[in-house]
Amino acid sequence: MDTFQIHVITWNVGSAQPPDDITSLLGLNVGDGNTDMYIIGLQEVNSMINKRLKDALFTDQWSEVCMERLSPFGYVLVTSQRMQGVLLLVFAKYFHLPFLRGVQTETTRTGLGGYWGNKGGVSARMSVFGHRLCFLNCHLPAHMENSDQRMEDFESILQQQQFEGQAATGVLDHDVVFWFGDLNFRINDLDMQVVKSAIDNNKYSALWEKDQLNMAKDSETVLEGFQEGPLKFPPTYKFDVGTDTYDTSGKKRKPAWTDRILWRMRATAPVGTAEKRGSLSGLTSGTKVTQHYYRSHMEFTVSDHKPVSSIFTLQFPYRVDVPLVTLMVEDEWNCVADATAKFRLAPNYSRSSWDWIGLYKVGFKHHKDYVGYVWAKQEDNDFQRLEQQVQVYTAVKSPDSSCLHPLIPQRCSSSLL
Ligand SMILES: O=P(O)(O)O[C@@H]1[C@H](O)[C@H](O)[C@@H](OP(=O)(O)O)[C@H](OP(=O)(O)O)[C@H]1O
Repeated sequence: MDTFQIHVITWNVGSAQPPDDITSLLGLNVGDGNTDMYIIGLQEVNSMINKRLKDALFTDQWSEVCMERLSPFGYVLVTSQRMQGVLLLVFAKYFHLPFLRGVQTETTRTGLGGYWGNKGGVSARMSVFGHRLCFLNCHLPAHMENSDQRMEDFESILQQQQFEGQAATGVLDHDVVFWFGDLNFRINDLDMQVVKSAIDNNKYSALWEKDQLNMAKDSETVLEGFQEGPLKFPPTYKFDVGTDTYDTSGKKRKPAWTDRILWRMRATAPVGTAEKRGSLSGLTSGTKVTQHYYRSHMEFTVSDHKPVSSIFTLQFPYRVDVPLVTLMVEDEWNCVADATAKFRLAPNYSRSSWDWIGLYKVGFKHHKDYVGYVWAKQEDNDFQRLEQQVQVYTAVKSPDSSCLHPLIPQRCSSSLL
């Protein structure tokens, strides 16, 4: 079995600007460097109209700060999706890029009866070494009395999010789904003093059975198969901004575990229906999921919510690890004429006129961060050839070849091959 480590973070950032240092949130200070992928789901990213215009032109501050911190460690933004304040960022180690395929994103608005994106869900799906993963970041409706509405909205997000292709059309068709966000579930019945005293005495188990999401698991079929680690951290909502003190405002919100990370594995195939390797119709890929941490981060005080993170290991029973395109770059490039690369295509690779090859600096942040590119055009007489040579240097003006990254072949703007 081969392992793949995923670090999931959810945080309702309450329209705040990012703090100066998010190192501890990303675990970069204590990490073993084994994280393969970061999945960062934010809610209430500032979406005031003037901010949105600026963000559309550049990138938002949260994406920027995550890229700044992660790119020196070799992580590249694979995809991102934003719906008003709901933002999903997917980072992976750059050397995994050739094996992340079929990247697609979806958004679903559920605010104002489905017309407004202040609430809803954004997701990203892809196959990772041949295994289908989906990441769904939701911001569900607020307030104690809206538990049923939260479940309805979750179901409607699942129904509406449909991806293209045969591999996995709905969120729950994926081998592993990670569902996280400000799910906004509250603690029923118990009054404020009881909840606060349980928190002060580290007696969280007394609160678990009154947690609305835990309660819903018994009755809601849509939650079947979803798993969650024990809530051994204090409720992450609602704090006075700038403090670790639960809400002292006039609203007097009862503390709650609004911010959650769950996962679901697709039902395993019945005995005797062993899946063919790489088959699209197989019932499961046999991937195993182990959760290592499920924790909050009390040190962050910019929002009225605390961030929550979890680290998972996925054990893949096999890896589809043959690249569709192999690039061969010989020697150093000392002049423009040297700047060529050969590429070889897998026999099953079907070419597109949108294929291009980019040149990146070491430490690049995302696929648009190239310093030059060429179209990987297919000439008529190339039809039978599996190996071709391209001049890749044409768009680069003042190269510093010591910091140029191996090339990454691209298709359109969304798949890295
Ligand atoms: O996305 P929107 O529409 O801004 O939704 C608001 C958001 O969920 C806030 O977290 C919530 O404040 P609390 O966390 O304090 O409950 C507020 O409730 P409010 O209307 O009671 O202020 C909601 O209206």
